Amino acid sequence: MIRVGHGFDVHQLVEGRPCIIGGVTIPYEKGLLGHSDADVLLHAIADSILGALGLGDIGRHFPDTDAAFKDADSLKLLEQVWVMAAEKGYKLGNVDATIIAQKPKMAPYIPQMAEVIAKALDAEVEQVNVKATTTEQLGFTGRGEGIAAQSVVCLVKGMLSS
Ligand SMILES: Nc1ccn([C@@H]2O[C@H](COP(=O)(O)O)[C@@H](O)[C@H]2O)c(=O)n1
Ligand SMILES: C[C@@]1(CO)OP(=O)(O)OP(=O)(O)OC[C@H]1O
Repeated sequence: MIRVGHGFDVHQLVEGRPCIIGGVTIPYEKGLLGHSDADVLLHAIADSILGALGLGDIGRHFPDTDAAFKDADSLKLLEQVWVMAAEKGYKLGNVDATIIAQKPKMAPYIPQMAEVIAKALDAEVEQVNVKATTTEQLGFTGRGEGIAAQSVVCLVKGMLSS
């Protein structure tokens, strides 16, 4: 069995917040605003997994009205989402994700993000692809008002996962 899921998330960039993306703290003058640590990439990946499982989205499982998730570590949320996949017998086929940000430059941090994500999804780093693009200074990402991320995931069950 193969299941495919898609995730998309956006968070606003503001002063006075750490910039945590893909579980990596990136040195930058601004950070992402949210109820949790606002890790836009991990949220998109979590949503893609929930989508593949037919289990809705992270807002349904970890509501932003629940104080338990205030400043939550999104890596812990992703790990909880992965438990849901593993309990249904799925393994990761692959995940392909894109960070949409004018700044900061993501490239130096992408290998570390891939390691963090692979560990959380009980997978090899070769199964995780993270990339980044600007929007050529167009739109809210191009103006540096926020960062978006998209993810597509393939989950496999009952067959070779590689
Ligand atoms: N925040 C970003 C955005 C892009 N990159 C890398 O730069 C390459 C060129 O970006 P374009 O938007 O001009 O296509 C892109 O392929 C990424 O490798 C980045 O590291 N951080
Ligand atoms: C992660 C949660 C929960 O803390 O909050 P935020 O950090 O605001 O993130 P978002 O992607 O807007 O929605 C999911 C929320 O339920």
